[in-house]
Amino acid sequence: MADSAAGGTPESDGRRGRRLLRLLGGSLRVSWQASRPLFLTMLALQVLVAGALAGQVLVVSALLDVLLGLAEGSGGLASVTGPVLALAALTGLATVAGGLQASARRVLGEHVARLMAEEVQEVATSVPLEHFESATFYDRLQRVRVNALSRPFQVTQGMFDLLGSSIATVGVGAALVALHPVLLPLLALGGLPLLVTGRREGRLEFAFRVAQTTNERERIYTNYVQSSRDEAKEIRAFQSAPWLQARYRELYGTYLADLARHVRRRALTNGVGNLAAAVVLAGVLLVLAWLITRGEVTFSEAGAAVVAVRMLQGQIQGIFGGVQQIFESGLFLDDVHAFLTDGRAAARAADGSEEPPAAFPGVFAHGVSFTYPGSRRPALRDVDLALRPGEVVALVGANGSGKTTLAKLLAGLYEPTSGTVLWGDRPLAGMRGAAVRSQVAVIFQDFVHYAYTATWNIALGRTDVPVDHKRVRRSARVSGVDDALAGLPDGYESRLSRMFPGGTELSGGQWQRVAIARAFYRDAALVILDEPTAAMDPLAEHDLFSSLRATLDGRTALFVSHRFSTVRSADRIVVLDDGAVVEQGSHDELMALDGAYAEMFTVQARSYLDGASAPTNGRAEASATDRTT
Ligand SMILES: Nc1ncnc2c1ncn2[C@@H]1O[C@H](COP(=O)(O)OP(=O)(O)OP(=O)(O)O)[C@@H](O)[C@H]1O
Repeated sequence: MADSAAGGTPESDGRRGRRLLRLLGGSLRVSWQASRPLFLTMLALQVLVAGALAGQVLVVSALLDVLLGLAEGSGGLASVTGPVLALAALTGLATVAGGLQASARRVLGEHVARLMAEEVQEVATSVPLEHFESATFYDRLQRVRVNALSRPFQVTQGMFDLLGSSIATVGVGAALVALHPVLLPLLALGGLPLLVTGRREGRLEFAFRVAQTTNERERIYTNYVQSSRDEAKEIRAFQSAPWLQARYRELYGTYLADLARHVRRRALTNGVGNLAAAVVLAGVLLVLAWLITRGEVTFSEAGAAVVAVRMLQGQIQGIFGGVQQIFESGLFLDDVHAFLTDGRAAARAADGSEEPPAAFPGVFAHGVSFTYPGSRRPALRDVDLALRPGEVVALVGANGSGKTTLAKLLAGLYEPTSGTVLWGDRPLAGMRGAAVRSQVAVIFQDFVHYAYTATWNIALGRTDVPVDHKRVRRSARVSGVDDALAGLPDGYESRLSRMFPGGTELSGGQWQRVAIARAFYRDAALVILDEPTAAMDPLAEHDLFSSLRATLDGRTALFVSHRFSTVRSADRIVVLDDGAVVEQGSHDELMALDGAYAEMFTVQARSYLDGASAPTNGRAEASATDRTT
């Protein structure tokens, strides 16, 4: 993704202006889409408040006139009633409308936040997986996650403030011009310094946030690690809390030092702007006094002018405040906009348009190499592999030899750096990703433990059709977890996380069976299981694999395992070493070859045999030995 939005590439004023206009339009559109009635209510109330403020000046002027008349002995108390009631009504109107507007703002703000959160989620869940290999992407995602929720509405709010203040300014300004024409232009001058300093403040804020994103993410992570359930036991066991706390303090310390510098610079800029505005205000009041001494305005007019000047000062600051808010939020919105458009473009570019055949045609790797982004060493080198319909293939090899990476490529989750993955006889890259993926069920070693109910932990395997409870149970039965789930306090409706009230927790092996059930529930033609049984006890693993073929019911399967008792039952075993296929064939063929596979198999089998006489865990080991030899 382009980094320009994060870095602030030099740009001409014209382009910046056009971009700002586009962003303003975009933010208004989002607020409008989020809730039309609330948008219109806010707009109407804003106009009402502004009108009431402008009306107040005129009424004050009339009231002062009447009061002066009273002081000079003309008119009775009744003449004051009208303007006083009008002033009270206008003040009440402005206050009530202002209060209602604040409530409407709050609710509309949440509607906008929801809409934007959904857009960010849509992009974050559809960008090619490579993005998650890049720290720049995480930085951007973090900024966008925070800013997408609030900034679009802040821009709308800024525009509303601007509109309201402009209406009030025109109204009050007209009253002021009527009092004396020179007062308004003088007062407007006071806003100029605020405009300049406001822009600078916006830029300072954006640059500060961009510079702090990585620190912020590590702080969030360090905080999360210390307060989340999975890490809690290890932190206690390893007594790593002091180090984590020191790391957090160090990160926060750096942030606070930077923040202090930033706040000083911002306050200085802001102070200069406001000082200049105050000087202009003082100048206007002096001019007013001078006009009174010259007899150009009457005392009651001067009184109304003082009120108008005070109100106008507030409104003009409102205008420039609105402009500043728009400008500052505009920079963040630009970042959000670029994230969304770049993300969508990347998702589109990575997706093909061809429909895959309805029946799974087999998947074939030809000369496939793959290097993770930012990595110098290839994870796969010139791999050829065929996975024909109905075959059960096992991938074996040492840690880091490339098994998971190959599984990801065959599932269409990554594209090869060079070489081709064919779906049948056509390149996988040209096909519609969603259509291909609907033919694949894949469970990785680090599968997700969803903090939802047992039913949903399985039914998330296929969400494009309504949940089928019978199939959920059937899948759980096949993976051997049905009894455990049915026996939970709320059966299949028990939430599998203690994070939420009434939640419960499963063992590692039970979780793994739930994940396998999710893969079976998907009912896909190609099933990829990456170390599916590592946490299962040997008997459970034996049961699963002895019935795997019946369960697969003619489906194609690729599984990764370090347990050779499991591997030997595959039609074909593919041995990877340092990213390359070094051997492949059936168990008997590979044993006869007496190469890498035979060595790994024999070492594992011997270690089981050597340990068989040990008194601990005898049953499991003896059982494993039975099956590996
Ligand atoms: N996201 C990643 N970014 C960079 N390098 C990676 C990434 N994931 C894996 N690697 C590297 O790619 C190589 C192959 O990793 P892979 O996970 O495919 O191995 P594996 O055979 O599945 O290992 P294991 O048996 O430990 O699960 C390793 O050298 C690993 O360090």
